[in-house]
Amino acid sequence: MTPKMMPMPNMMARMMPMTMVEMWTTVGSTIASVMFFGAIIRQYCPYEVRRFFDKYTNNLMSFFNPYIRIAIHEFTGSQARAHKTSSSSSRSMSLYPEPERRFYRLTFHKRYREMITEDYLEHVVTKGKQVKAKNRQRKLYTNSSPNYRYSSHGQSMWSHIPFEHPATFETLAMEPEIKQEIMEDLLTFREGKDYYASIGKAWKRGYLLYGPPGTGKSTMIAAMANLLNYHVYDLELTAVKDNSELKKLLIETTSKSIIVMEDIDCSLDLTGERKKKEEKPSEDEKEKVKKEISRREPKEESGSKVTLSGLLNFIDGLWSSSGGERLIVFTTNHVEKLDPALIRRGRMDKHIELSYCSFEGFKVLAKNYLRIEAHPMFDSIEQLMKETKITPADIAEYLMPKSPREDAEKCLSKLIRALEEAKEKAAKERADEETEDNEPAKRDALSED
Ligand SMILES: Nc1ncnc2c1ncn2[C@@H]1O[C@H](COP(=O)(O)OP(=O)(O)OP(=O)(O)O)[C@@H](O)[C@H]1O
Repeated sequence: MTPKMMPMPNMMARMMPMTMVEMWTTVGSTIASVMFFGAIIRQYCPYEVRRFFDKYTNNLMSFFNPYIRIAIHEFTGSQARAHKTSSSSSRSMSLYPEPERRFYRLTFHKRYREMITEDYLEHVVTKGKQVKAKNRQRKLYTNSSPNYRYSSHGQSMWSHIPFEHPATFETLAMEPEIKQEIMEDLLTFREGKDYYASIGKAWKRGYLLYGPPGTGKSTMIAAMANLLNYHVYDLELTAVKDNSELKKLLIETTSKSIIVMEDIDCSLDLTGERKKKEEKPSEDEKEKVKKEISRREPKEESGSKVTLSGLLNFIDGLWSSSGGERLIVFTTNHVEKLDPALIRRGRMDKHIELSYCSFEGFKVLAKNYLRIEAHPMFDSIEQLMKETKITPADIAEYLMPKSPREDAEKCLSKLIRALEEAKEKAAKERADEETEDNEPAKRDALSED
């Protein structure tokens, strides 16, 4: 190397570090200024300006940072294993205090940007919705509390309590195939949003549950609500003043709910008009019928009763077009009493008969109440159940131990005794009926003699 050439590298060596230092100093002071102004802006500027500023400072920071941070607001659950923080602490001095917002912060490398923003976030949102739906506190609404009407000014006409009925389809005593069919029907309905939209039908489905008392109609409604994760609206029709009040109540119901009208045959006289028409009465009778109908179903203007036509209108239209999924369930002990118009398909899409207990149903109850799946006494019970009728409610009563001393054997013995008694009683009743039927023939024979 010549001495002449020596200054050149020295100069370079002196100049380069100076340039780098200057550059980093400039960058550092720029960031510091940005952060300083950021702090001022956060304290004294309106929310919109702060949002605008935050967006650009974040972009500037991310330019120097190989990692990306995202905040998932209002996210509940722990799937993301992300850092949880609260936004309130840094803003406590703000002139425009915001409500506390909780969020999860997720940090990842830039090269995963696409994977995170497209697949992962979508997965988190879907999962989040599922978790939210599952954890949702379901409610049992009722309109039968004595003062519900007084709260109708601007407030809900329904009062509610948490819905915590433990019944499930697993604990429901019923033929397994029918149970499976009902569960599939319900789940298909729940997933059917697009299908209902494509066929132009409101997303609702009607169920009619009928059968003798104690066969599990109310229990099945609870199992439905638990399966679907829906709220329950127990609509007591006898407490509804008139059609317009019925309309208000139905319009207030929310999506993902089951609207229940129990004992529909007792709630209202819904049979009158149609039956009388079918009998083709004389003019006099027609006049009587008219009076009777107007007594039972006053015109809407008089505002004192829900009518059959009012009920049908609301089931078909108005409220159901408000979107969202709703099941409507009627229960009755006397299906034959109901007006065919009320329960025709399209209104009540699925008719389910809940009847006396089968042996399969008994096995479910034995598992529920006694935690047993087999027992030597089961054979006798199966035989007796073929010969007599018993409701699941009655079986449940015999199987429930009444003291710590009552074991499975004692409970099953009680049930066997009850079945034998029921069988004897039925045989005696049949014999009495036969005697009654033969009575006129005997009298005739005697009088001929
Ligand atoms: N199918 C069933 N599976 C399991 N438990 C049942 C069943 N049927 C009845 N029970 C038991 O009997 C009790 C009464 O049943 P539930 O109220 O569901 O009958 P229901 O048919 O609605 O009666 P009602 O017609 O009188 O309203 C329930 O609390 C439950 O313990």
